[in-house]
Amino acid sequence: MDGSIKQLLKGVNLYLIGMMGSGKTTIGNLLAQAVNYSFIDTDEVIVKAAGKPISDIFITEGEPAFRQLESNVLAQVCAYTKLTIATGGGIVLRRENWSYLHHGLIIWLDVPVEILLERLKEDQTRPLLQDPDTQNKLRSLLDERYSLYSQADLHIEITQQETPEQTVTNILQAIPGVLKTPVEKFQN
Ligand SMILES: Nc1ncnc2c1ncn2[C@@H]1O[C@H](COP(=O)(O)OP(=O)(O)OP(=O)(O)O)[C@@H](O)[C@H]1O
Ligand SMILES: O=C(O)C1=C[C@@H](O)[C@@H](O)[C@H](O)C1
Ligand SMILES: [Mg+2]
Repeated sequence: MDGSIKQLLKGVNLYLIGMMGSGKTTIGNLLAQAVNYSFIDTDEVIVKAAGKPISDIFITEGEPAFRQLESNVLAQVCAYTKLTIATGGGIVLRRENWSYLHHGLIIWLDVPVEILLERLKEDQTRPLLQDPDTQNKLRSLLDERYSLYSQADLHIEITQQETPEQTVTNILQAIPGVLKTPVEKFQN
């Protein structure tokens, strides 16, 4: 890894936000390796703690209960440093979550609905996609959330089919340009 990025980061956590299928888990894993951070996925932490898949949590306990678990996990992880954190697609919905996210650098993976659809067409694990009109559902979720995702520190637009490795390279190149902001947040 480029030592200068490591010095710039100073252990600041990297939070990946974005729609279902935008690649938070996939990219987060690779990005963590690239900057020598540990990787955490809030969805995976919840699944392990609950002992059941997210779709079951939605059915048995409901979405509000899932959102509360998600906030609890985020509150716990933001106490640590040197983490790359893949969040759930809906993490941006609760105002309290932003106070946790802003402890670190927030990176939005902005992927067009057409690519999301292609990636998620066979997926049965995401409860909010169990809708006959997946395209419409994804579009309305993105419309609802667009202004929230836009509050990220770093906007990574994925305009074509690119490999996860290419996206990680783009993120690493863009980080120095925005890093001043979160470090200043710590110093204030
Ligand atoms: N260039 C790419 N970058 C990231 N993921 C990709 C890419 N191409 C294909 N994929 C695939 O897209 C799928 C969705 O990615 P992933 O599970 O990482 O998304 P996510 O943002 O974590 O979704 P969720 O919010 O539902 O957890 C995976 O099967 C992944 O392999
Ligand atoms: O976009 C969403 O609201 C979700 C995305 C997934 O990461 C999971 O957190 C869950 O399926 C909800
Ligand atoms: Mg994920």
